[in-house]
Amino acid sequence: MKNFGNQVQFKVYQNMPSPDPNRLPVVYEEWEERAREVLEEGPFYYVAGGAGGESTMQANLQAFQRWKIVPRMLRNVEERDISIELFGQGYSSPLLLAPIGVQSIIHPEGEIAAARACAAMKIPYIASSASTKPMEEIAESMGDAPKWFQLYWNKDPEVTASFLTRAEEAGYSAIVVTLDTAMMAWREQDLKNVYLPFLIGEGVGNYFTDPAFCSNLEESPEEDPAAAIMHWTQTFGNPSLTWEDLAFLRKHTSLPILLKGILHPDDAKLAVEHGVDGIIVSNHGGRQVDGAIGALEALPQVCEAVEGKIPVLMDSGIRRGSDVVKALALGAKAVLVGRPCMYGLAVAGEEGVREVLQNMLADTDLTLALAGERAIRELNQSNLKKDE
Ligand SMILES: Cc1cc2nc3c(=O)[nH]c(=O)nc-3n(C[C@H](O)[C@H](O)[C@H](O)COP(=O)(O)O)c2cc1C
Ligand SMILES: O=C(O)C(=O)c1ccccc1
Repeated sequence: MKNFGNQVQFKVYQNMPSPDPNRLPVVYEEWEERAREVLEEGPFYYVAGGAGGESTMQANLQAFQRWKIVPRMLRNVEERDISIELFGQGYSSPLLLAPIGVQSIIHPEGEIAAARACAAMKIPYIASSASTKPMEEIAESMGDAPKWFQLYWNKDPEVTASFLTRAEEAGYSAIVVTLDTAMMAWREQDLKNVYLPFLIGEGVGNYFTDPAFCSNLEESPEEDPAAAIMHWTQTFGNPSLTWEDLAFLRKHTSLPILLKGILHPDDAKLAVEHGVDGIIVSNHGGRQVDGAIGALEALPQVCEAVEGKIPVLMDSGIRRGSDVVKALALGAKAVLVGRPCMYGLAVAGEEGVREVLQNMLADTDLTLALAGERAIRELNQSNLKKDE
């Protein structure tokens, strides 16, 4: 994708002086506003909201404001390279779609629309354990485009093992283990709206099709959905896990394992010691610990602790190309995009997600070039300055 940004700009301005009146938004805030218009209050705030008073959600954005890019000049940036390599595999850009469950509450096609958009953009789609559609159906809709699977570590080890096996068989090429959501946080908006999608049967597609999960039910989920949902809520997360338990996952998959939700440098060290293959610095988009450190704030120390032994990725607060450039300059190998894509999905389904990703990539490419770098792997802290 050489000089991707220029190509996207060119396409937009080609329509001068009569732009399409139905064109999609460009501005992040406008995508969010349009999503608010098309969604009911419950689903909209489920996506847009965070834990508690949303101070961590704000901290995620503020952390990006505190770092400034210091552009370099006269460095021949005519040809750029925004590709990366992870676990021996090349990817055409440093973006991935963050794992997001219950996409059926955002758009009727849910995960399939988002997955197809990613496939078209060659951006890895990370399928959530809490998807409404089963992982096999998502994988099938993507052909051989890159796809990872996100694991919610079930209380029932048989279900966890089954998910790992299914993911590998369905063609997913890495496992993202989310550690920060052993239980759902105190989310004020959802409590106010009395809205939790899985209690109305959204986001359980992987579970209701799973033989291990279903073997614990007296009747099938079709016959008694209420009992199946109850069983889901009782087994969804496992707060008793410790670092020693990671060996269980290793035993059940040969795929690279990444831990998502790491913020403390000591945990990053433990991750390396326990032989995982990658880390995702994340506070779950501010949806779990209100008052937690902004994800970007945590990134430099985590990278330092890891000493380059395994790749560090990050998410939580990526909104624009400059955010991508800052995260990469602070040591992330790639970034995951969450809510922006979900607003794209709400507003325009597959096309909306594609548009959001395409614009973010274009912005990333142009920001990289104008910062004076030809390749994202060359970005480092010397491209940035932190506010005093
Ligand atoms: C509606 C919604 C559902 C989510 N579901 C999951 C999930 O199933 N698994 C997971 O690991 N993270 C989940 N996340 C967290 C995202 O993967 C990601 O960490 C977060 O959205 C990044 O922050 P951002 O939205 O500010 O970009 C969810 C986030 C949202 C907004
Ligand atoms: O809402 C979330 O952040 C999330 O991770 C989740 C967990 C379970 C089901 C659906 C989404």
